[in-house]
Amino acid sequence: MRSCLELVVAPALGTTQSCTTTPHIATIVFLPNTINFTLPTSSPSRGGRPGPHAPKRSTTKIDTSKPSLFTQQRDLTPPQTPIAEADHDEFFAQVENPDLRGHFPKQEGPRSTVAPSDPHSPAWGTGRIFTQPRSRASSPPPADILKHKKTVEKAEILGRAGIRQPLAERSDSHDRVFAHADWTVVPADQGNGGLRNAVQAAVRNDKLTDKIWVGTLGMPTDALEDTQQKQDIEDRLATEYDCLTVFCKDSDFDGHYTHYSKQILWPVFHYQIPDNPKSKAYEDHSWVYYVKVNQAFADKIVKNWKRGDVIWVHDYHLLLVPSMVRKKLPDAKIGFFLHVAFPSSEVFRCLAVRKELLEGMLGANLIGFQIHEYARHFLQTCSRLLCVEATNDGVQLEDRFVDVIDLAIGIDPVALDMNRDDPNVASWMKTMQDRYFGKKLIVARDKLDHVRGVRQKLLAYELFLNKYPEWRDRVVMIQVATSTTEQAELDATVSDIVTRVNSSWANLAYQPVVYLKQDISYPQYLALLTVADALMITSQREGMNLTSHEYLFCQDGKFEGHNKFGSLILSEFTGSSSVFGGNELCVNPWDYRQCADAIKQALEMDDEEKQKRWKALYKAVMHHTAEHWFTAFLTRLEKVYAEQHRRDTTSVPRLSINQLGRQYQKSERRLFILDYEGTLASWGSPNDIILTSPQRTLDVLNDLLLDDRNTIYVMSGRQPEELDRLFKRVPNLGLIAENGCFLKEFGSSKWVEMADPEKMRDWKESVEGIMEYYHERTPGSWIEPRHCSLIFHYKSCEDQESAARQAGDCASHINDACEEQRVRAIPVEGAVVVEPIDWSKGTAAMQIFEGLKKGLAPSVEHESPVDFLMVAGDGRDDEVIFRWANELGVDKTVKHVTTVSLGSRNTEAGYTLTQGVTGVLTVLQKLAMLS
Ligand SMILES: O=P(O)(O)OC[C@H]1O[C@H](O[C@H]2O[C@H](CO)[C@@H](O)[C@H](O)[C@H]2O)[C@H](O)[C@@H](O)[C@@H]1O
Repeated sequence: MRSCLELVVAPALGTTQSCTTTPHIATIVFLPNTINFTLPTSSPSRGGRPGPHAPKRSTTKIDTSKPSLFTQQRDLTPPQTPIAEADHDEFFAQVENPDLRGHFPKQEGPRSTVAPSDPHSPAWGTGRIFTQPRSRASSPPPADILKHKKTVEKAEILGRAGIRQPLAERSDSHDRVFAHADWTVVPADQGNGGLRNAVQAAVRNDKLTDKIWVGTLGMPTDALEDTQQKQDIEDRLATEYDCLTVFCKDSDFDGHYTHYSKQILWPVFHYQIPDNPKSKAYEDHSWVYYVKVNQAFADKIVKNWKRGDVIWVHDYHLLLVPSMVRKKLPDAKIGFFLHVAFPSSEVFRCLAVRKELLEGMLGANLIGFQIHEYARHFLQTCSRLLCVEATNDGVQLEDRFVDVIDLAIGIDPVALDMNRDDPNVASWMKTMQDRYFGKKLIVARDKLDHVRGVRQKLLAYELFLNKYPEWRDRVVMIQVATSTTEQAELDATVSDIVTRVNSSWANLAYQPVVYLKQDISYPQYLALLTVADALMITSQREGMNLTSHEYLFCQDGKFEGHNKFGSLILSEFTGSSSVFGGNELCVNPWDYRQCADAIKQALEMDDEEKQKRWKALYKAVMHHTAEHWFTAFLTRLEKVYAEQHRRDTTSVPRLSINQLGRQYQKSERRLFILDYEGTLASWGSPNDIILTSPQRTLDVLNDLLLDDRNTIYVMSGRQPEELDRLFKRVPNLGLIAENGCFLKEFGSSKWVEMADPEKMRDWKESVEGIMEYYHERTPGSWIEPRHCSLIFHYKSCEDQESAARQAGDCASHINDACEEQRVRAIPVEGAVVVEPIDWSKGTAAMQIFEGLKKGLAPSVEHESPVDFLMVAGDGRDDEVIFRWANELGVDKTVKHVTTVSLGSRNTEAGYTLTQGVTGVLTVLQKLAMLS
């Protein structure tokens, strides 16, 4: 496969330390490699055209310190943005190594990984580092329709109207130059560094031997269309770099990435909602490209997939890929990991295509999020917007279960440590130490967009200097801010604040803020993290923030005489903050006072406390490593895939009546636990107050009970009095009512209420209030109170769509508000059932089993109270009891265990019965005849 989004195929991981040979396909928007072209010094339109294998002529290597030769050819492309800009300090100029070795995407070498985990990609198509073709993309409407007039005007004044648009037409001569230029494969400057480091760590430790990436080249490729060049690049990447390239038209990719991903999804996933009414047109239009590019990825995967491959799709650019692949490959093993945050359902629901996005993700077998909060938001959003049942472990769809986990990514300490040995790191440390001698350093490297909170950080720093004058002249903030082309207004605001702070407090020998509006080299980055006294991250939202992990690692005191145990000031809205458990100085970036005080605390903290905090933080960093994340996700994927497959009804065998009969005859103490509606009797209308039980059911139960070796329980969601009425003609029958909240033991006439009635009253009061609110807004709905549950029915509403939406909101509202009261709202067909978490058919079954044990004579106390157990059911609420019974069979507590499902959904039951209620009654009848 070739790239437009990345996919990696790698060998499957076993649960042990060793790896297996199952190939893994990792799919991500940008491949870890891209192409750097070397252009001839003379224009081919004027001179001869070089063939791809022509002997090398006079060529010019790219020098990042000045516009490339190519960019000097004005008819081909406008000049690049100069590397050094107004506010930049020449001290940090990144030109010390013109062949790019000093820059982040360094060539792979013996030192393995060479990039920070959060690389901060430059805007797509800007070709900032490499010589690459220009894009002619212009299809999506300009992004400035998303912005307010004032913003656009300001951006225009600054010469950068909204999103970067192509500044000049790409010409045919432009295309020809690239089609014939020499090229090399280089490590890409775009993409997810954390993921790449994780893969490298797994490869290094023999946890991954057979992988392939699927992704794009991260550069416009229209210029290569129909050329041998394109084919050669594709072949080289596949054979030498484990990369399958997805090629898309430039306008498709621009629409997908620059527009839909970056302008719609990125802000919304980080709690920022584009609010201009015109955004709807923009969103609709760019969505088409999002779908198209996702489809191109899915097609690439499907075309290259082989049975046994593991497909792992990454991040918010590719949300639709899992379901697109699933459609073509129903049995594929698919994992999906979201690297960015997942917002609350209140924010996510603002997306016009919210259902499509969720359904896209749900094509996976396992969906991973960085932290518990994002996973919970996702589960709640599915339950609310798709009206499906979401448990703590995942989402129950009609025909499949999708597992959901939280698993924080981390850094690769081993590679990071090796990279610190680069002599450039020590040399930069020395330079900085001399330069800032006697000053405390607060450092940061962030992407300059609204999400990362650089503006808030500088305002807090300004407040700190105002509030604590004793620190003026003694502290310097070094802020590296990368990739600013899309953020003209923010860029201007931040520059204004920097100028204001510097003009207020600078003197001939002191500058309070060093603001670098450009990236720095990797050795400089490592040196910066090592010499710092504090790192300050004030993201308004962020999936993780691996810079803070790298900082903590660099503060280990490896370099004699340099800082160690530096403080970390970290926004509470980063995923990393949940991993660090409060040992950092946790701040709300909106609270400038708190941030200013945190700076003071960081600078004045005594050594003992600094060390104590750092130790705890370091421990977390070393536990949540990139490799741990990688292997844990894939191990889990293997496990849930096997489990889900077992539950798939098509692979669950049909019940064999002959085998069951043999086991029945051989046993002496038999326990039957049988679901009522849908198993022993057809489903009646849930609105029926008066229920009748078919005579055949009663006869079969009575026949079985003639054998006193048989104990029978019938379980139901119905209330105790209803069940009493239904089964009054079956003496001695045991009953489980309200899905496990009430139990009437076999042979007894008394009901036992499992839940505490007082607690019950409390939660019912809260839930009723919420349900009432939705009931008033949903004509035709009604609330059914049961002893231990409340049901919001909407099946008979005229406007089903709106009723389902209200029901989803109602379920999500209850789940949000009543989590602590140990109840949950479960959307089922046409209703939302709210019931206690602590009582289920499973807990009732355990109680029954314990009761039977107690009844054993002392001589056989050590034996199992039953040697034959049959459980039959048809619904989701029966799965828990299937699981319980199966475990008794596996650990041999019960000799013969038979679990039977009548449903067509996936199940944990050991057998299926497709003839419905009639089938069950026939089986039971035959057993009765064997007695
Ligand atoms: O800018 P994009 O091409 O759209 O990519 C988004 C960001 O992806 C990576 O960050 C995300 O993943 C990190 C590792 O899991 C996580 O720490 C971070 O919070 C996520 O946002 C990449 O590291 C960033 O540079 C990209 O901007």
